[in-house]
Amino acid sequence: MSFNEKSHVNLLWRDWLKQAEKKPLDRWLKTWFKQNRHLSRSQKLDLSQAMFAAMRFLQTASFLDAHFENIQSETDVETWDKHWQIADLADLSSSRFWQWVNLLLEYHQLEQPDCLLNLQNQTYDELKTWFEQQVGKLAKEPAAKAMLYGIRPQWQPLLTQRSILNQWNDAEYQQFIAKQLVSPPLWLRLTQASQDKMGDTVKRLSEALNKQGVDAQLTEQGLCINGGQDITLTENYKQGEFEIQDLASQQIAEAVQVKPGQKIWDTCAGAGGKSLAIAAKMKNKGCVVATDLHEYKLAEVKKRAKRAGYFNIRTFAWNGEKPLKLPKEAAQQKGFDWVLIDAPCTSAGTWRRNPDAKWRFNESDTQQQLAIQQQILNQAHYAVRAGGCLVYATCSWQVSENEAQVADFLAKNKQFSLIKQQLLGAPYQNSDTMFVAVMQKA
Ligand SMILES: C[S@@+](CC[C@H](N)C(=O)[O-])C[C@H]1O[C@@H](n2cnc3c(N)ncnc32)[C@H](O)[C@@H]1O
Repeated sequence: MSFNEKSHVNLLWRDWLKQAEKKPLDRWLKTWFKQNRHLSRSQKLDLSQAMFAAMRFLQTASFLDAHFENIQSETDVETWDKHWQIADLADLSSSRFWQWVNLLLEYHQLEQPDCLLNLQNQTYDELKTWFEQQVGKLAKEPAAKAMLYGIRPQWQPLLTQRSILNQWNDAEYQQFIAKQLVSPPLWLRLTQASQDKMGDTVKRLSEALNKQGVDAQLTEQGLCINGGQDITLTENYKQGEFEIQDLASQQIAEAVQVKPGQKIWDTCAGAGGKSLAIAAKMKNKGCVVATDLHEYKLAEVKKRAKRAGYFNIRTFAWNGEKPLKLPKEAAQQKGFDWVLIDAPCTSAGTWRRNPDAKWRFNESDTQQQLAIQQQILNQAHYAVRAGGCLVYATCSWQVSENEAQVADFLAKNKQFSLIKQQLLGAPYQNSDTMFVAVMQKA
């Protein structure tokens, strides 16, 4: 490791800290690498890996340093957290910051990027000796223990609420927080609906991807990718044989048990992940109406539908403020068979994949999201036909955005009854954590 490479990781961290408003890390890194074109592909991968680790542990590193310097005692983690902000990290030298991150990676037996391994020196050994003496004590205190896994103390009551509702035992809770330390794999969904997840088509695809240098793995839940070549460069991707879609997200689409010929409204379609998965089951018969607040996202739906060969998806802009003006065929049958609300939310269930997002999360954002979710539920439910179903989903594990919203909706709309509601993904599966509820209209 040359002096330059060492300084890159420090420079990278300093530049990230300097942003007034923190952009999503993957986009920010892309721009940063464009400005540092001399870096090789493997250096970029190594630096990205370090930055993702930094996002998981940035508060933990800050806490350990304050504790090490005797600024903070481990007994009042919650009080310390109330006053803590990301800007405090500017007072910590970059190399010390990275040493704490590296120590935490080592402690959790996670892969350590080369650029961090090479920052190990005498100070690192001192920090390590101190950490090893302290960690037992820290792990006995719930808030401090969670912080060792990058969980902010103020999120703990929310996590406890989830854990009680789902009756997680200690092992499940531990699994949930441990899973927050690693990104889930990329899950693939075959475009030609092969319901048999271990069938011949998927086996052939898995072999073809492995031959092209992609680390594809066939599991009981389906096909997932753990690294290797860029999957979007493979022939199979170019031919439209599969879509990249998280396992929990696929399960939300599966909760919409549509039949060919039916009418579906995907209210918050975004770039169309669920619309496409739903259309895959319809054999181009019936209609999927995909709406979203943002028209540019709908352009992506159209592009993806064309690539997959689905001609029954129609797109409209809709902002959730008024009921949708029904297309003729849905009006004739007095509504849609299925209305899916894949609601805007805090996205807390995707922090494994996007750990930087957790630092953009705050209570007032949650309140804002709760209000939008209620508004969309209030306006969209009119479009369900008698006997049809409303499916409400989020990519959050927070009870307030999920079971509490459903209970509130059902209390106000007695013509709907709950068929099922379920938390999907981590800790039960190696994916994002999401929620789905199916409600039927009388
Ligand atoms: C969870 S994302 C949807 C993801 C998408 N269904 C998929 O599977 O890829 C939520 C979507 O809600 C949209 N949205 C936010 N506020 C909205 C509103 N007031 N009315 C309609 N859509 C809204 C966002 O633009 C975003 O695309």
